[in-house]
Amino acid sequence: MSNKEKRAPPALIIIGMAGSGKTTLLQRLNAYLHGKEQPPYTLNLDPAVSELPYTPNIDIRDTVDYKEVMKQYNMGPNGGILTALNLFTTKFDQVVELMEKRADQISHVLVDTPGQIEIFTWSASGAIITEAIASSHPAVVLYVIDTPRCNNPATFMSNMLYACSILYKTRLPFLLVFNKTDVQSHDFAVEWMTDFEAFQRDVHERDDTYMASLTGSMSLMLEEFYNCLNIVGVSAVTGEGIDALFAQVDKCVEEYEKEYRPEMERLKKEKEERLAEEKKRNVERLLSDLTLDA
Ligand SMILES: Nc1nc2c(ncn2[C@@H]2O[C@H](COP(=O)(O)OP(=O)(O)OP(=O)(O)O)[C@@H](O)[C@H]2O)c(=O)[nH]1
Repeated sequence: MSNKEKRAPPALIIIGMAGSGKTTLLQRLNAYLHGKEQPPYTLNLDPAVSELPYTPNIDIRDTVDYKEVMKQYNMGPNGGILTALNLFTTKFDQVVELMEKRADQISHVLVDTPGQIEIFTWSASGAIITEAIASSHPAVVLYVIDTPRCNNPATFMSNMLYACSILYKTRLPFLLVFNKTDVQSHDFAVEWMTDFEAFQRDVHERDDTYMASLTGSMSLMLEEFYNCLNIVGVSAVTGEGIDALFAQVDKCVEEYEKEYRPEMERLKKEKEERLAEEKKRNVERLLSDLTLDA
């Protein structure tokens, strides 16, 4: 087996608002890879999902019962989901070990996440999960968008702001997946992201309030963010665009190897050096205390 073949398989972390189609997309990717005889390893991190169209290799529901968490901590459903994920995260190193054990038998790792995307913008568990996966696998965030629900400029903008904060928080290669293109093509979104004036025109055509001018100015700020993105349109239901999605994933993996991995290794080395330096200082202090005592 060559070195390249021995490398850990790419991990696709599927994030998106509730109802954007994450689970349906994961099932589509799973079926596509099985069809090519390249089975993936699947993880379900959504404790509240009632039925899954696939059988995950690791399922958070086998470890934590979010309804029990709600009862014990006296929480509503949102708090219950976040706390269940926090509890599961404390064992995430074991999850990564299991993924690593199967690395040579699988083509990809597919990770389904809850629709509470604030997990990935501010919660500690989101950062721990993405960092743990990215330190052992070339990781890519697939940010899923419900295309038909985004054809309003204000909704589009708020979705992009979420995506932007997840990109800056995780720093991982990022693929915007415009889903449900069987209902509406994502061409309008590509135009809005590449032609600032077209976006301004559409904002003011539909709405002329304070919200419209706020949305307009925010889109200027997002220009740099749009430049860091890879984009693809798919339909998780019909399977349209899945080949293009995997082509984009390959590009993102290259990005990971070129940018993320060296940066991760640099930070790791810096941390090790800092710890070694601290250890050396402590030993010196101890020796000088011993000399004084003597
Ligand atoms: N037309 C169409 N419907 C889709 C597509 N993908 C998902 N859906 C539908 O969108 C709804 C939500 O899909 P899910 O896959 O459950 O979405 P999710 O993001 O996992 O939802 P949460 O678990 O609540 O976060 C379901 O009714 C799906 O059938 C698509 O490509 N086209």
